[in-house]
Amino acid sequence: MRRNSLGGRLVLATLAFCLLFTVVVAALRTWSAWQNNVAAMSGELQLIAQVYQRTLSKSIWDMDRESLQAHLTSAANVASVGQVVVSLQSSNRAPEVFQRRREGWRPSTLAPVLHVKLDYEAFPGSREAVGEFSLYGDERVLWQRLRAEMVAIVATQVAQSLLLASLIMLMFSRLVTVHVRRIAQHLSQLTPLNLDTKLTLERDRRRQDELSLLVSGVNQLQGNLSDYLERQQRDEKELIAHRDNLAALVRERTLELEKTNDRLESANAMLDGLARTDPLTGLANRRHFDETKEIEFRRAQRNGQPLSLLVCDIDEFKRYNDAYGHAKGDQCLRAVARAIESTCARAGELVSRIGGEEFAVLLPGTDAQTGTLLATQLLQAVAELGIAHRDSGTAPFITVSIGLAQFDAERMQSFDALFEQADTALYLAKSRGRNQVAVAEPQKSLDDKWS
Ligand SMILES: Nc1nc2c(ncn2[C@@H]2O[C@H](COP(=O)(O)OP(=O)(O)OP(=O)(O)O)[C@@H](O)[C@H]2O)c(=O)[nH]1
Repeated sequence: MRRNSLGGRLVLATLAFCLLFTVVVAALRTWSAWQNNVAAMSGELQLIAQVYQRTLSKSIWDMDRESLQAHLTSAANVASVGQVVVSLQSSNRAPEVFQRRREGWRPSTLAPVLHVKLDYEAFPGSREAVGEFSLYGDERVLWQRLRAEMVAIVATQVAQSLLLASLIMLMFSRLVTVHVRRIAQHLSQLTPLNLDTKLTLERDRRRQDELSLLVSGVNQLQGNLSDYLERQQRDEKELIAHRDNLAALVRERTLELEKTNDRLESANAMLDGLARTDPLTGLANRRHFDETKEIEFRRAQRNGQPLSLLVCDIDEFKRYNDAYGHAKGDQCLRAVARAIESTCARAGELVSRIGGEEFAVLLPGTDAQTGTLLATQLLQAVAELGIAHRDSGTAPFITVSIGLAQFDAERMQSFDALFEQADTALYLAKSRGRNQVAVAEPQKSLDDKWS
């Protein structure tokens, strides 16, 4: 028997109850047996008294002491008798007492005592009291009889209890335990894949009790779980389909967004380029020049590298416009721009149109000497364009004047100072007759600083 089995606990509880019941019943039956024994002993004493009453009375009447003694001894030998006493009736002296007692007998309050008057009828109609006959029951006999009965009582009660416990155990095991184990085994083997396997018990299907309720409850639960899982799987499939659709939609939208972004970026780049380009010549415009000049100026300040600036202006351009018209003037501007661009084409060099017929060339990493060389080549390149200018007082073709200044870290704290020097040099080139380069020398005073 397993200690933790329900059947075992039930049997233990039954046994405990039966033990208690046995004790109570045995006590009641013992008390009852005692009462019966006492009554039986009283009956026996009465029977003995009836048997000896007449013979004793006669022995007393006849004064036959031997016979009296013999009868007393005989009565005292009866099993249930502990002591017999005969007291002789006497009117003028104390009554004479004869007694016989069984060995080891002691007076008892539990054993019955019987007192019987002895009288003798010597002749019909003359009944005379001759004494009293007392019979004392033997308590030991009562206990002896009770012991024998108690063994039987306890034995039958214990046997009854054991039988009852065994029966309960057997019934419980056959009716409950075996099915509970089957239910436990069924539940432990359940998985989402075998939820359709119904629970059945090996017993009469018509039986309707708590176990059948439990079985239908388990099967109902399995059915609900199965439905729930089916629903969940269906939902998951739908979810996956939605997710795939969503992913495709997101990819599609992302692609569209990327394309739109690309278009926007190119449009921005184009706009940016347009915003920083002079529409007439395609050169960098004033805005682009202003952005770049600060960057290059700070870089020259930081690195201590040379930075030169050329400011070019077409000579007598007003007269050109007047002579050839504005459209021709535009063409001339474009041609001069190409010439400057092709002369100053090194990486980092920035050619920009900063005014009507005025151009600026930023020459990072170029000192005044190399700048002068470049400016001279530029003069040459414009002259070689050979754009006729019949009204020019400088030459019969288009020429430019160039002012050059080099960045001086000690004296120039802003680009404006460099520009001012280049512009002043340009003014000098113009005043010296145009079509030439003037280089600013910032160390010298304003009067003698131009070469
Ligand atoms: N065709 C054309 N002409 C322009 C443009 N921008 C400015 N101009 C002209 O350029 C001329 C500049 O004249 P001035 O500033 O007097 O200078 P200049 O006549 O070149 O005289 P110097 O500079 O002293 O040699 C003006 O007549 C402007 O109208 C342009 O985009 N296209």
